[in-house]
Parts: sequence; C-alpha cells; structure tokens
Amino acid sequence: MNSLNTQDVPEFYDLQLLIDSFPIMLFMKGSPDHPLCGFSKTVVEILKNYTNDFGFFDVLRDESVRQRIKLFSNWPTFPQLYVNSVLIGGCDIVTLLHKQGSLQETLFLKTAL
Ligand SMILES: N[C@@H](CCC(=O)N[C@@H](CS)C(=O)NCC(=O)O)C(=O)O
Repeated sequence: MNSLNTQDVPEFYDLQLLIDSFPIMLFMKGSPDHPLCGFSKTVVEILKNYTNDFGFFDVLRDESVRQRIKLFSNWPTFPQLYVNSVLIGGCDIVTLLHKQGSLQETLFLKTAL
C-alpha cells in the first residue's frame, strides 16, 4: 500500500491545470532534450516520430508533483503520457501503441476533438 496520501505533500501546482496545459502532455524525468531515465527517453523518441508539439513536466524538479500525480492518476511510475487530459499510459503502453500502429490515432484523433 502506498504510504503517501494527498494531504502529506503541499500543493504548489494544480495537477489538473498541468495535465490540461498541452493537448499532448508528458510527465517525465528530465527534459525531451536531456531525458534522465531510459523509459522517458524511449517515449520521447517515439513521440518525436509523430510530433514535436508536446508539453512536458520534469518530475525530478518537483517532488510534490512527482508524488501527487501518482495518486491523482493512480499510476505509480513515469513517464505518464496524457492526450487531451486523458492518461494514455507509460513507456510499455506507448511502445505497444507505436508498434501496433495506433499511436497516431491516439495522439491525433483525440486532439482533433
Ligand atoms: N513499466 C513502466 C516503467 C517505468 C518505470 O518503472 N518508472 C520508474 C523508474 S523511472 C518510476 O517512475 N518510478 C517511480 C518514481 O521514480 O517516482 C512504464 O511502462 O512506463
């Protein structure tokens, strides 16, 4: 069981605002130009096959966001990819969608809503 709960950490950032801040939003470790984890690096490399137009938030720069968003989205790891504020998943799911050929649709049909 996760020992953290949302009252334990200060809410400097409104998570929903962060998630909503770009149609394609990646919560990752490091930045797209300098990923600091292999999983984040993989997702950035895959995304760049489709678009460079995505937002990101480096969870290593804000421990509060890092911990709270895991609870908020019920997803315990990073990266976390959101499209139109909906959590798509992490590295495994993005890699699978890419290999299946459905990531384009996931990224662009949803953003065209
Ligand atoms: N299976 C995961 C792998 C990602 C993962 O294991 N991330 C770890 C190490 S970078 C993580 O975020 N741990 C929680 C944390 O560091 O706060 C995926 O598909 O994204």
